[in-house]
Amino acid sequence: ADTRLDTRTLQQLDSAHFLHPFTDHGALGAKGARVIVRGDGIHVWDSDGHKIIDGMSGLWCVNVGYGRTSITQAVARQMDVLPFYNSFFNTTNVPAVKLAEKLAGLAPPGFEHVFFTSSGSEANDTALRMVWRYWQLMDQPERRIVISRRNAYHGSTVAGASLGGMAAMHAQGALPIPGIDHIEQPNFAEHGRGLSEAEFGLLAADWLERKVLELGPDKVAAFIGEPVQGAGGVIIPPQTYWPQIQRICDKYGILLISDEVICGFGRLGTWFGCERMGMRPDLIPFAKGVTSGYVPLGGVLVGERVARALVERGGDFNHGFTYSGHPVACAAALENLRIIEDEKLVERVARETGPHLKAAFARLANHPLVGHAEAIGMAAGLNLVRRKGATVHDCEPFARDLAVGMVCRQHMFDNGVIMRAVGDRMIVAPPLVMTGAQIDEMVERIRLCLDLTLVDVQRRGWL
Ligand SMILES: Cc1ncc(COP(=O)(O)O)c(CNc2cccc(C(=O)O)c2)c1O
Repeated sequence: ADTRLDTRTLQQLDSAHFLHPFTDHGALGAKGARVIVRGDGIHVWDSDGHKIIDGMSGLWCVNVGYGRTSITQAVARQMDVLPFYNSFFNTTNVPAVKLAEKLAGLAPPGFEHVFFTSSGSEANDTALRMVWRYWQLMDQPERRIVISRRNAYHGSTVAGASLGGMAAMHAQGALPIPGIDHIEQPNFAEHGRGLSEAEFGLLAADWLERKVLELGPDKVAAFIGEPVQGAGGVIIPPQTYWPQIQRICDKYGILLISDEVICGFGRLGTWFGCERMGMRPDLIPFAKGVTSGYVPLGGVLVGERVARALVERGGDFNHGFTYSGHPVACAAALENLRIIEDEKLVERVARETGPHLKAAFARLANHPLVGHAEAIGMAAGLNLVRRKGATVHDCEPFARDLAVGMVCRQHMFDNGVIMRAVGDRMIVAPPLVMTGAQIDEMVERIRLCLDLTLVDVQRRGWL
């Protein structure tokens, strides 16, 4: 008998049993979840047969696209031989060793060690534990505070949510935990009025020095940031920002954590985003693109400053997870990284498809609803505005409660393209394998949906 469940049945069972992340479960139950059943290349299909351009690479992660059977085979082979073993008690496994070596080779100079986790949140929790341990080993245990940015996203564990700067997450519980502090985000459109981008980048970075002096330099352990903020809305800082942050970290001896869960593995046209943005981090949390999401895997690349302390004087580092160095996840990562290397996807994003996306998004900026549009590598964002202005600072936004972004997102889904709405900021982070022609097709669908959204807001009298 055909065990395939029809969409309605799936939605009813989903609503009865499956609590989704970041979701109003009751509201979803009323309308039913969209059931995604298949992926191939840059497309996914839903249970009603609609073919959809996955402009978000799943969730910023399916860098090599769907349908890579060589990853399936690598995973199946490993499962048949050793589906699991742990890396506690002085044991290891072959895929974990090979992947650790591979990552050390791909990482920026000075990164020879990897700590494995199963997610980006666990990677950031691990980075925090390492930072605290490092300062203990350096006989400065009072250095405990980690500074981050408002509207940053660093995960959803207690530490990840605290390191993040999402107020809506902090509001649901006693977050952030003590010892985590935040400065404003380097969002030129939001805070740069009257300044050049370069001037604003320096100003935004100096917010860190002001915070350090406020807290006391001998209390500050680390600064954490995404080279480019992803879930915050593809917030690309001015080029002057990160070099100035680096100078401030160097000046006060503060460890720098570059959260590359999104920006790693080619997203910005470099293996790691820090290489493009002018950062020299001490720790690099990663996840997502390391396996293209095929199997959960995360970790932290540990730079020599921290590794030396942990390895030479640390004794037992009392931290880790059952699945740290999971053989099947590591096998998936090894094949995924081989694909990225063999198909030269990082170089392609840098030289060809990244510039193509940037030019295509620049053309979208002439749409009446688009206030400004930015792109870097294979990530891009545009702001839906009520009135366009001469500069990004002169645009008039829609009232937030109109949720125009969600109206637009619905048109996207109904017209076969997935775009993420962060408020009224619409973003894409497509698979790195997307070709120029496919980018053009995606952008044309986006333009159609912008037209449909314009009709909607006109009809509702919101303009
Ligand atoms: C920069 C960064 N750091 C850490 C995490 C946490 O990773 P895990 O989810 O694997 O624990 C992320 C994850 N990024 C993420 C996760 C969920 C939703 C969205 C969104 O854009 O709506 C983005 C991320 O983007």
